[in-house]
Amino acid sequence: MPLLEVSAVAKRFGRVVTARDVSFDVAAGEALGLVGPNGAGKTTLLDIVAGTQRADAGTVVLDGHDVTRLGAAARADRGIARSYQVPRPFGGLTVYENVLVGASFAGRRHSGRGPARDPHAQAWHALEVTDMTEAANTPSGSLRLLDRKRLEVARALATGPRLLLLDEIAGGLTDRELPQVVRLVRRLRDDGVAIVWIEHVLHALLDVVDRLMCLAGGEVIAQGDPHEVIRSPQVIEVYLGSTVDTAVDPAADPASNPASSPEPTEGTA
Ligand SMILES: Nc1ncnc2c1ncn2[C@@H]1O[C@H](COP(=O)(O)OP(=O)(O)OP(=O)(O)O)[C@@H](O)[C@H]1O
Repeated sequence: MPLLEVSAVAKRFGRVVTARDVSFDVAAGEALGLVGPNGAGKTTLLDIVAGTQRADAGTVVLDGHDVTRLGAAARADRGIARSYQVPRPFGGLTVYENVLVGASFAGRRHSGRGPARDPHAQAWHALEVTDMTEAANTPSGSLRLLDRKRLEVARALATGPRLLLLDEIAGGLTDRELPQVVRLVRRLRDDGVAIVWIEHVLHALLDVVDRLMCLAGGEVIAQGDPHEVIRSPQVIEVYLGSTVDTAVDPAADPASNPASSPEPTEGTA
């Protein structure tokens, strides 16, 4: 049984259709990549899974339980966590304090799922996994972008998720920083956390994900083996254009390859 099953989800904002009959699933410990042109409906789909947006139709099932009518907090209770495209830590708090906030909420909620967790231990574990222990006492408002992205993941991780939804955590990073994010996501997946990762930096995504899904105009136009999906004529036509050959080659010049560049700069999408 898949951990997450999304079936026939539909969503529109006025005339804009952001999801039309969208169905997919994610197995426990599996990483699914989510790509598509700007405005395809990727972030809205994560919102619908996380419960911060309500679908107009369709169902979201987690671990066999229908969570469609549950709000975001109740879904977080059941193990769904997400990171946001634009990290917004509590700037006046240190890195550790930020992570502790997430861990404390989770500590309260996890009573129904195994032994109670110590929020401090949980927060420290999240910092270790994200390689942020040395920055524990740094005010989060003074972090560079890479560390803000890691903190965003650490805050989500501190809630002890079974399913982690990542929204463009590689966007805006340098070529030297990208491998660190790739290693982090791979480690989370290898630790057994299921992942849905929206990302425009294709070569980073393809280094990690087990399957890939492409959305366009709110519809799933391809899903399956990542390398088959990016070679699908429809995906090339609506998303990759003529960049497909270099999009999968990390050595390719990002300046000549929009699909492998951190396309939307922070705060613009
Ligand atoms: N709360 C909202 N109210 C009205 N329209 C919205 C809302 N949220 C999203 N939209 C619209 O829905 C469409 C899909 O947006 P969404 O952010 O899901 O796309 P995306 O695929 O994540 O895009 P990007 O790659 O640029 O982040 C866009 O046209 C967007 O303007």
